[in-house]
Amino acid sequence: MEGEKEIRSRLVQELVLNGRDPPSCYVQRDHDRQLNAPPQPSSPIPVIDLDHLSQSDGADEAVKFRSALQSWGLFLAINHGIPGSFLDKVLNLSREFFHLPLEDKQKFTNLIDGKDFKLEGYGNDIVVSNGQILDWNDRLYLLIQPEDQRNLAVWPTTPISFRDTLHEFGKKTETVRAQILRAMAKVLELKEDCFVNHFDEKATMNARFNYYPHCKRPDLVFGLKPHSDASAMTILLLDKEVGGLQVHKNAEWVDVPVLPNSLLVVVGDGMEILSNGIFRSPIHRVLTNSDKERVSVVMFISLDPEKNLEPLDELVDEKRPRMYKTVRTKDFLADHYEDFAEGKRTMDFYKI
Ligand SMILES: O=C(O)CCC(=O)C(=O)O
Ligand SMILES: [Fe+2]
Repeated sequence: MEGEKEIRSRLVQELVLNGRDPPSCYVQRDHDRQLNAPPQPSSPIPVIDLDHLSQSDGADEAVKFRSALQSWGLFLAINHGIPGSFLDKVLNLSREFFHLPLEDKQKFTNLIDGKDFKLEGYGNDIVVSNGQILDWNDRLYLLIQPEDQRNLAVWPTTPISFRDTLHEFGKKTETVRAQILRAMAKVLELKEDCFVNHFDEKATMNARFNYYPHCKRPDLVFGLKPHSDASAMTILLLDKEVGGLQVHKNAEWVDVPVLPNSLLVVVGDGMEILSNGIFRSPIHRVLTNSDKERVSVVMFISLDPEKNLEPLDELVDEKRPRMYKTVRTKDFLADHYEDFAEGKRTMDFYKI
């Protein structure tokens, strides 16, 4: 029999191959689960046409966009300029990577000497405490920007086009990022470049390739436990067939539908702070599927780690006093990795 420690160090994919029920370190405590209440789609997840939004007749779209950012903190973006065939390629490469034999993937491990976690690489959750409940998810985490800080030692070389495609996806995501940041400034009646200017050449972009193997007991585990993203903004490419992502709104868990060729844009904690709480960083989670695996490719966009995260002066006044303390981006992100593992929200420590 394997001990708890060995099981914790296994990849989820290996556990599935064993065909067993999820080990106890993956089983959520009852009160954390809330899986029984079926999600009530009180209103559909907003869909925003980014092309229309940037046109001179895009006023209606801008109203929808602002409301999506304020009330949901996320939206599905269509007409974002990245061809569907390219998005398919990214999803397929990701799936191909996770389907490689374990020893091939382990070359890119996120463990140092087989035990200490680092952020980048292939593996599973950072374990910070003994009682930590793990997520039913293996992932590959890579820094894409700034380019000169890439650690190519953990960038897969199989499939052969992995690196080039990821580089290209980073470039394309950068264009979408700028488009959205400009539109955000516009709907807040700020100077068009005021958010874009915060994302200089030292701003970071990290990719997280998520792999959720099927799970015999989806009622017991989370693919990803409830959390908000510590980034300023997250741009997600979701599985084209299998859903599982839910967002918490008005005390309900609402399914994010599968919408092929769209990108999901999520407001991160960083943008909630910059916008002095006008835009909302939503709590979301991922459920697993009893017979289907699921992949997602997630791009986390953050400020220069040395820059301070604080509400924009233009968004603080008597009617809307400052809602968050100042924190260095780097410190906020470091806290997040620990807090996430323990199911806490870093954001709550910075509210005034
Ligand atoms: O896989 C998904 O749908 C969501 C992933 C996510 O929320 C994350 O990686 O932060
Ligand atoms: Fe997330």
